[in-house]
Amino acid sequence: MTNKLDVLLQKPYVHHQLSVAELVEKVLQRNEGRLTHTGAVAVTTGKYTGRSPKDKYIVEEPSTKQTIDWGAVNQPMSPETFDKLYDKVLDYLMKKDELFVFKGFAGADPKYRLPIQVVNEFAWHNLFVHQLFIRPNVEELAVHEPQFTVICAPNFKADPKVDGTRSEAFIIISFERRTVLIGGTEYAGEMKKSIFSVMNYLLPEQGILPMHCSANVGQEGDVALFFGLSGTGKTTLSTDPNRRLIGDDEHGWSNRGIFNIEGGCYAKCINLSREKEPQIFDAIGFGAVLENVVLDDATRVPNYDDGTLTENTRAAYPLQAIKNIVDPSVAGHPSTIVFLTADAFGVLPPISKLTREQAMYHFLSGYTSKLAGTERGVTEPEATFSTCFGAPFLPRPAVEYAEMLGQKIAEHNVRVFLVNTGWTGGPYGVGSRMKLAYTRAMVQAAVEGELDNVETVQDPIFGLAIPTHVPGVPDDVLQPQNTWADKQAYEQKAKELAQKFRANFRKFAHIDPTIEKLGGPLV
Ligand SMILES: Nc1ncnc2c1ncn2[C@@H]1O[C@H](COP(=O)(O)OP(=O)(O)OP(=O)(O)O)[C@@H](O)[C@H]1O
Ligand SMILES: O=C([O-])CC(=O)C(=O)O
Ligand SMILES: [Mn+2]
Repeated sequence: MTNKLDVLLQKPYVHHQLSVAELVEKVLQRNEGRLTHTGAVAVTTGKYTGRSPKDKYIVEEPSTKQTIDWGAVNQPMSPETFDKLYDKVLDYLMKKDELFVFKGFAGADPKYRLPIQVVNEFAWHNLFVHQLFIRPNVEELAVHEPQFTVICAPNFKADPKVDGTRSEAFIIISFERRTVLIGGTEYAGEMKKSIFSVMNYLLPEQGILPMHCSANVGQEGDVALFFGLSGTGKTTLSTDPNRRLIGDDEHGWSNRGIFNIEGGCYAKCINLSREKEPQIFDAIGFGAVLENVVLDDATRVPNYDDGTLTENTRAAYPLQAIKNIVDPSVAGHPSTIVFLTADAFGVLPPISKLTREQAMYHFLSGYTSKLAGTERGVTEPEATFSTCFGAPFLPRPAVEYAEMLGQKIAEHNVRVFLVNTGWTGGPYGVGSRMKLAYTRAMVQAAVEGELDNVETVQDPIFGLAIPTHVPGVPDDVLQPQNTWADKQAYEQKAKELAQKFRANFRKFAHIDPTIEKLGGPLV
């Protein structure tokens, strides 16, 4: 198998390690995309404008049989099925007249980084991985030996009848063959998130906790982590003019501190404005990749308000496109952890302080709403429990990650907050999304320790400690029941959500019961 890949990679039509400028030229020559007025590359991805979790598989091999949490997220595929499809994809790529290979790393801490290579059919995909993964310097490249290979052939469509897939699209990880095989979908997020899944499997073996979170650091060296499922604000809130950005989506936490897994950011850009998110807006310059953003034909100015192709429009840019970053993206142990949830019920407080048990409870629960677009088929907010705020990317049982987090929170005495970036004043359709300016003010107060010793009131349903006052936020906004016109409707919705929490938590019946008793809803 390796042989066939070696043969492929030695073909004269394979471009190795092209620069950003060369890749931009290739994208334009090959008519894969268009230049925007700032020199970003704008592409469309056809039918697949978000991840396709139902088409994701892990190969069931002797070493993974007992360690993977098999089920709807981690669907098994037999090694025979994988090998056949792998052969077909390689034969397909042998017939192309151009391919693009990027070598780099996942993991900014040199001690724990994974050397990877990505083989792309599309130049723009290769530009994407160049911007998103960690780029090697000349010396690192000279001795680079890939330990994992991603092969991405979007124009290869699987035939479910013969290939053992569910559809034409597939994202398959084989840990023994050290390969990720992607086909049928053009959405670039699959490449970054499949390597994240790989890291979520490999890092715990080295005692490192992988996390679906963003991270930044303040002037005093104080590190904050922001966990949250797609669209809850990891990228938006970690990009802060007063704090240096470490990373926007994926990190590891070792006994040396935290490190970014990636070398770039992948920001949602629906309704992006310079006024509300200036650093992200300005990061979309030469060589950035815009997915499914509509451009003005003549001026080539992106219209970020246009969601006609998808709500999940995306911008990919290297960390270095943000002015205040930590480079390389490693930092010490966090002092603050924020769990971001986009509550479409509009009943969770906009900010609350969590006890140890509440932190464990909410981490395992991972309550949020799936926002439109990031996953196929989701068109309006949908309540979901995504354990560890990252269920789609976790190959191992959730409890393994949660226990590691619990130990680290205790060891480093981390303060933990739950922040609702979703609805207020009523549920989705009635209320409105929390004002970004308020969320920013609350997050600022939290990470700066200003909420450590403030007066709080207990949320009547969820038992969470809600600060009565946060600088820059009207007091009324802080108490959810005060934002609803109909108090009875509020109570009914809140109880409905509490009931969902309890039903969801049944699957954790085997863990320490005090977590639910002391950390769960009161009623
Ligand atoms: N109160 C709020 N807090 C945070 N984000 C908000 C708020 N109100 C609206 N938004 C919008 O929600 C979106 C948050 O998206 P963001 O890219 O930060 O999510 P993410 O957690 O990084 O998701 P992903 O994991 O998919 O990258 C942005 O478009 C942001 O402008
Ligand atoms: O993976 C994606 O498509 C975007 C993302 O960051 C997430 O969903 O968490
Ligand atoms: Mn993000």
